Amino acid sequence: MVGVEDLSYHRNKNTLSPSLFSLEESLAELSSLVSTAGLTPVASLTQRLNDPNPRTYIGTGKVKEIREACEAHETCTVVFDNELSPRQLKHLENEFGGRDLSSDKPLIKVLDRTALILDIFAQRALTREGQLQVQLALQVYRAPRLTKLWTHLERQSGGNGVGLRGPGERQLEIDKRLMRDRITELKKEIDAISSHRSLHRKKRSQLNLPVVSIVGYTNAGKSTLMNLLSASSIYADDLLFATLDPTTRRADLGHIQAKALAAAPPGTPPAAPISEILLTDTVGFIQKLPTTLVAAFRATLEEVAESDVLVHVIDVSSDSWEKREQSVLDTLEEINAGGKPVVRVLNKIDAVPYTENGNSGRLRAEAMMLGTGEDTVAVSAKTGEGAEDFVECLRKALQGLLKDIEVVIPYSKGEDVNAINEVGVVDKVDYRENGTYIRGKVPPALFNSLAKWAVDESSS
Ligand SMILES: Nc1nc2c(ncn2[C@@H]2O[C@H](COP(=O)(O)OP(=O)(O)OP(=O)(O)O)[C@@H](O)[C@H]2O)c(=O)[nH]1
Repeated sequence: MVGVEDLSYHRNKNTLSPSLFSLEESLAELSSLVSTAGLTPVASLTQRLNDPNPRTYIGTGKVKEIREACEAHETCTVVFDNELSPRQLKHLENEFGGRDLSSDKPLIKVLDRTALILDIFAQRALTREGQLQVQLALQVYRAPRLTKLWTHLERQSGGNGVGLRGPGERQLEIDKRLMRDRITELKKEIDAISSHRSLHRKKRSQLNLPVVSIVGYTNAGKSTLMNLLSASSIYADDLLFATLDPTTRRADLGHIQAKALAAAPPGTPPAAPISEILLTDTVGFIQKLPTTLVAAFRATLEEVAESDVLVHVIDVSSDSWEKREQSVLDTLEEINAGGKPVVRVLNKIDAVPYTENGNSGRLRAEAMMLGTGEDTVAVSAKTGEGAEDFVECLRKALQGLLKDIEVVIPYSKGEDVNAINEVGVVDKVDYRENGTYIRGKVPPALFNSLAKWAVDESSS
């Protein structure tokens, strides 16, 4: 594995923005990505550069060092934590191991971070939508590479003047067209699934239940929290991107409140009941994912953008938790979900190391919460510790969404009265000649459908 800190970031507007993460943090994460992809990391090398070499990205001394490390470890793959141009990839492969004469395949394969993540995505996508999104991301990643590679070959094959166009140029045109067609086709298929999904969401909205999406950095514990809350079993593993496809469950968090009440000292008043919710688990975010690739997951991320409340799961047992949190917030902004109410969940408090003065993870997590708002809770999704605090915090966030209503509902529309009783809060009821008068609060979706029964008696 090779990590390079490109100190020319601030001068070069075409590269990605400088990482929030240190070189070492980013390399540690690359190591997890490498393992997740099914490879075994054997060595890691770093370099801080002022001017990346346009040919090999790294300096010639480092190229030699890596070649020697490959020989020593008998390794066949070198993974860069940075994005490399197609030209750099090719030169590096030639420098490290050369090519097999019969197949022209490199003897040592060079991958960059994006290609590695896409490979993991390809292994993990289970649903048709997930697979299509990965294929689109792959095509988007390959498109500029194809053009650059062919342009290079074209130059080699003798210029591009009239009458001098070689087979390479024609092939490039054909390949570019095929790729464009494939991208259009994939986008169409994704759009079709996406409109199916939005129909599904419309149907779901008739349930009048608040929609809560669990977001967070990859491996933060989103699926584990989802399992705890919905008492269901979703694939959760110590792998990055274990979840690629959004899963939505109807969840009644009353079971957690009931458990807390049973364990509380006798006489403890029961907590205000939380309504049922629709809970969605989503793909994990990760730093340095190019915007074009994030865009390929638009259909999945629409779920996030259209939810009422976000639950942001943060793995506080990681030293880089604050940077990861920031990286997720940046991605949320990018997908237009930045303004949503958020419940911050400081997760894995059971795994937070003891501090020098012997404080437990819980105490340290509490220290982390100092100065944070009411929207933050410390939990262990694995052991269930703090689950009831989380439910209370979420209940408050959902309460904040409720809208005041004052309606008179005709007696023939009893279902609307039932809906208010199920998901809203009733402050006053009166049975009148023309229907049921109710003053109270309801979730936004129900508010809209009750608008036709609205009355205003507040001033009278
Ligand atoms: N110690 C500890 N481990 C946890 C906790 N929550 C989750 N884990 C572990 O962390 C790993 C990742 O958990 P997941 O729930 O798959 O994480 P995720 O955020 O859904 O992961 P992605 O699908 O990669 O985005 C698993 O090995 C879990 O068992 C926790 O509270 N404490």
